[in-house]
Amino acid sequence: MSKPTTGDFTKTAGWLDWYTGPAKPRFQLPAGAVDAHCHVFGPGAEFPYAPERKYTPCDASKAELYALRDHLGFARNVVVQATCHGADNRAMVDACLSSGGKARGVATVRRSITDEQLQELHDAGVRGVRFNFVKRLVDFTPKDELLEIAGRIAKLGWHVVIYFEAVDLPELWDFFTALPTTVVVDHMGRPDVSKPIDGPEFELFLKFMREHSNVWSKVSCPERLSVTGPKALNGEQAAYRDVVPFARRVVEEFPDRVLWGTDWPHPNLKDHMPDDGLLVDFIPAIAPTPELQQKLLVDNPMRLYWPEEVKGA
Ligand SMILES: O=C(O)c1cc(C(=O)O)oc(=O)c1
Repeated sequence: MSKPTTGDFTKTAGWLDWYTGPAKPRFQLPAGAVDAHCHVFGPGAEFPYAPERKYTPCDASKAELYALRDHLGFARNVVVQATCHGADNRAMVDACLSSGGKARGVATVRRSITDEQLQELHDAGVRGVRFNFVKRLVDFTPKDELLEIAGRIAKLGWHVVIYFEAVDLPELWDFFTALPTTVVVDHMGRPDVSKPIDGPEFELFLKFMREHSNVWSKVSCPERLSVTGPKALNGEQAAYRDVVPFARRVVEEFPDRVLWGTDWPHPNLKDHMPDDGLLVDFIPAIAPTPELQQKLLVDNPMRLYWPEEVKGA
């Protein structure tokens, strides 16, 4: 049955609803694991979608997100502001505030935000802002506005999350390398995994991380990047094989600067909606040892989002 979009909204045509009844993962997550990239959508009747949005999703509430967290075996979440909510962070903030300290957030803000409002976001658990350069998702924001925001949030100890397509990295390089904070790249900068792993495009991304020790990467979203599959459906235990070498390379070369997240409820998927339990089973293919899994799923996200709980951080 199709999932609802409440309020005065109509779901975008072709939109796939998130997967109901995910498998229990076979991979046992380490204690304290963090789902470091996920979203809430609305519900639209309570938290309206933004007028400037490029898509209208089905609702995906905080209660549904936290039920998934418990089902999969995660301890905590990082709730990233989704573009369908623009710079209205209320749904994400509400999710953080209702989590009993088990969720932190990444916001979208405009230059007009006041210092008091930034402090309120901080008090709610926000620890980063997201700058989005994926043209199908957002309108252009001038770089001077983004640099000004980055300078302000740096004082709060926050970081910047960047989302872009691999082909745009050369053009964005100077801007990214001028950012004064930790910089977290969403989904490995969206490599084209049908190109060679040692080709110029992915090499540039690795160089970006090698030459800039403040740059981290989420090794998430194989379901978006995969060309050949197989899809994480119907019990598939070897999903998205074409993405594995790319993600594994990043995890093995930069074990202290990688994060992983489900990306639930998976905005904008038109081909298939993955079973989130099987997505968790993808993790050992890219982080094959218990040491790498502990860093990817616990130590790194804790250092970035809950530093006050990490001894010596
Ligand atoms: O905020 C979003 O709308 C969004 C979209 C996508 C995507 O369409 O690739 O991925 C994300 O991680 C988040």
